[in-house]
Amino acid sequence: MSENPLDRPTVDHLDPQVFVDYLEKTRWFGGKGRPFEVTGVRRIGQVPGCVDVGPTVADHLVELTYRDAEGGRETYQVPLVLYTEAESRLDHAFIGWWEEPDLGWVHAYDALHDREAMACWLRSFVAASDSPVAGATGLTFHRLPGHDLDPEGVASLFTGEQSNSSVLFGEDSIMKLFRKVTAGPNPDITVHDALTRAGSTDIAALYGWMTWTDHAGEEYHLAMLQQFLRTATDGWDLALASVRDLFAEADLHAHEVGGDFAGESERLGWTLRDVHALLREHFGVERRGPEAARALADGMRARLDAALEVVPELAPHADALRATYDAVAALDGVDVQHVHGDLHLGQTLRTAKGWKIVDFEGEPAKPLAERLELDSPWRDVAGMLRSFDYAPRVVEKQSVDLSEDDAEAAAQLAYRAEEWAHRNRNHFLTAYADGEPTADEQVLLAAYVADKAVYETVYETRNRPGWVSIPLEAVARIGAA
Ligand SMILES: Nc1ncnc2c1ncn2[C@@H]1O[C@H](COP(=O)(O)OP(=O)(O)O)[C@@H](O)[C@H]1O
Ligand SMILES: O=P(O)(O)O[C@H]1O[C@H](CO)[C@@H](O[C@H]2O[C@H](CO)[C@@H](O)[C@H](O)[C@H]2O)[C@H](O)[C@H]1O
Repeated sequence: MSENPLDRPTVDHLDPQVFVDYLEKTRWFGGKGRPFEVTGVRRIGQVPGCVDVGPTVADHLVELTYRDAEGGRETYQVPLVLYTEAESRLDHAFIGWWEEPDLGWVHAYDALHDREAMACWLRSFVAASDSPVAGATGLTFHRLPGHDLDPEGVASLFTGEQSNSSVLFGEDSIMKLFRKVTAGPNPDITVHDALTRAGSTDIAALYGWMTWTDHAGEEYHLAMLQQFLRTATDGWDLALASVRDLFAEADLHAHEVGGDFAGESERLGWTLRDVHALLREHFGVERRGPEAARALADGMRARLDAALEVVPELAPHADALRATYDAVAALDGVDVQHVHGDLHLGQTLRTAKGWKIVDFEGEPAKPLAERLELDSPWRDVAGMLRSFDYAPRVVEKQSVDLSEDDAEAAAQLAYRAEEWAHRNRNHFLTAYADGEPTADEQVLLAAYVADKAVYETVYETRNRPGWVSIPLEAVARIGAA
């Protein structure tokens, strides 16, 4: 790995502190609530599709150093659009104003919020159709053959909850700009590249990507352009709607309700099975021996120890969780391959042509090296099983808030939530495994489910404390089993 390219601020006329307030405001900044300083800002290039025809759009990497006990540094990508006059339509994305050597005083905004700036990105991808197009200072746009982009697609920023930022171009394509970045391949791009070239219909096809290379020759993958799935509905929203249907029908069981989700869960199982098979075909699969099984269990134990520091309520269940991991340590080996790494219902989209799986970046909080490691496909299955558990519990929570004093009604809702979860977990798992998982697979699956629930207790404590009871109750159920 090269020396960090952002060790010193490199944009002398720009006060690095202008980024601090803005970062705190955004959904995608992962360091919220932690003390940090901006210790480097590098202007990495201008978007070529803008030069001479649009506003100045300059991309920046902003390095943060955390000033808490955990410490560490992270790099975020913040493209700026620079206007010589204030643009009130972009007030919400204002970053600061300063004097630029060539432009004079400028008002700087997060470029993702500006239609004009994003049109330059699209033009850069369109121009890259035959061979990669590089901007003067090193942003390079790449394309995959097979799709003619619509050059007229009007840009609009996707408003969903995200770790990155996505922009739609008309109804044709969607660009995801990665916010937290590291040198090296981004699995979201490399996996989409492999699956698109293999002709997979279980994902949104890759159309292109953008890179930057630092002075030491290290390549950064900074953005990805994909097929826009026009008819898509989020799997998580569909699952919630199905649970609400069940809760609205007091006298019916899950399989009798119009909004029953079991058929969708089954199809999702088949889709994941196909994706894993293609990933094996393309990137291979390795059988690793008993030491790999022990290392896997050690990793789970270490994550539990770290989680106990953040969520002390896990303590009464720690021994039961460790017993689940001990069973993994006793296995004589484990098959590993490329996997999704952070799969849940929010990473699935139901389109008119079936389910699609998105976002192959892995868990955003993990370092790249860890996200690139091969893993067991049962990690992804476990992620989905946890999601089938979450959906009814979220609706249950909302419903119980409405009828706080009615203990009987609350117990009834809890019963029905479990009924929904059980039915959909089973349909998904049976479809994925094409029957029953083997005994060893069940050991792995149980441990990954426990590991994910532990991770979720930390995630919820930090992000949605009101929801932490959902994974905590799951952990308690594991302990009681
Ligand atoms: N190709 C696509 N077409 C339509 N919508 C998409 C597409 N890819 C992602 N989305 C939507 O954007 C949301 C965020 O995408 P995702 O890849 O999960 O971003 P992030 O990495 O920021 O979490 C998804 O939940 C989905 O609703
Ligand atoms: O989508 P991300 O990669 O940002 O994943 C993180 O956030 C998810 C929530 O948005 C979180 O998922 C957890 O909550 C979901 C419901 O909102 C639920 O379906 C998942 O099963 C549960 O894990 C995910 O863990 C986190 O990494």
